[in-house]
Amino acid sequence: MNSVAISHLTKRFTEKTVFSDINLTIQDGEFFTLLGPSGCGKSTLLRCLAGLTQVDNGTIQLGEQDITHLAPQKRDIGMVFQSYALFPNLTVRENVAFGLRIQKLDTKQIKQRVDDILALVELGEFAERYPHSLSGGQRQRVALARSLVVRPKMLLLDEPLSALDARIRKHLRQQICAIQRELKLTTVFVTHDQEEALTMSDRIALMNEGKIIQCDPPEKLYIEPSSDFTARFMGQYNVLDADQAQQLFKESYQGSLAIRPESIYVFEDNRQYDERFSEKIAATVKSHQLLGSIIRYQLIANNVELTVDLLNRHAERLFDVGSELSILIDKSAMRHL
Ligand SMILES: Nc1ncnc2c1ncn2[C@@H]1O[C@H](COP(=O)(O)OP(=O)(O)OP(=O)(O)O)[C@@H](O)[C@H]1O
Repeated sequence: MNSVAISHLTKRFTEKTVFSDINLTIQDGEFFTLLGPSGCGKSTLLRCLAGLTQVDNGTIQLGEQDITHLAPQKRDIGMVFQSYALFPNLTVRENVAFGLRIQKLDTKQIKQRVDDILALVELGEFAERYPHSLSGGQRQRVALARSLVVRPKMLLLDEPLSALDARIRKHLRQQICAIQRELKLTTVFVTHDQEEALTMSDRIALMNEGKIIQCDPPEKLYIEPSSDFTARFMGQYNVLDADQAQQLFKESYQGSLAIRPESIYVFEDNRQYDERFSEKIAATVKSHQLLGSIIRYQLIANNVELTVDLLNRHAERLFDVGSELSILIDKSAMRHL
């Protein structure tokens, strides 16, 4: 079983402590994501798992083995970085076969394993090409094939999609997930992109300034943020302090309130709505932004600025700046922080 146990992990660079006392357990076969803003320490944590950075304190266990001080090549780990790091003078086949040659497998076995893995990443027909003649997405799939062909116990992915354009990125995202699930491979993925984390992961550890702020499955992290930081990072949550909440709802509140932009509704009629909704509140459109399938509005309601997402169902139904609207807020979807 290739589960990972990280205990009391600490890393310092001369003066700076990147993180201290990190504790995490990653399940066998889990797609686990380290998510957080630039500089929060996620790549350093991944590099510690890979053995590319030495830890100052704590332990890392992979399955039954303590790998804390093991050399990278002895860890049975595959790694894919943002830059493809392929050998330019070797073909796709030779690049992928590289790790197997080091393991001194016989030629027939190497050919079979390389063919199988190239088929898995849908690159069979590119086997004899050189990296310079491939697109970014194809090169990244070669890098993935190269790390998978040695059958690692754990796969580490450090922002492997960030250098690719949006369309390829989405496709490769699905492909990586499908392969990871098929191989049931314990995977740790680093990204600063919330959407990427939400769509790909079994569980996400949200990090900030070297700390794990919340570690949960995507739905829970999104719907039940446990702090201001999670609410702000995981979507366009409206985070109101107690004064703002009181001003908006005209009732007293304690602590902060997080309201998702899609749980605010705009109404133009006089129907009665059930009691999970707030009273109707008058609001004015401050600005709007077209984001494809949704339109994101900034509204002012009782002097409080709110972000509201509406489905872009009817092209003609765009509320102009200055429009007067009524909004209802789904109180059952609000989070008290
Ligand atoms: N080799 C190093 N020497 C000194 N400081 C380092 C080194 N590597 C990383 N750091 C510092 O450690 C902190 C965390 O860096 P890290 O690369 O882990 O962050 P990150 O969350 O992966 O950010 P990004 O998404 O920008 O890569 C940063 O402040 C960085 O400057």
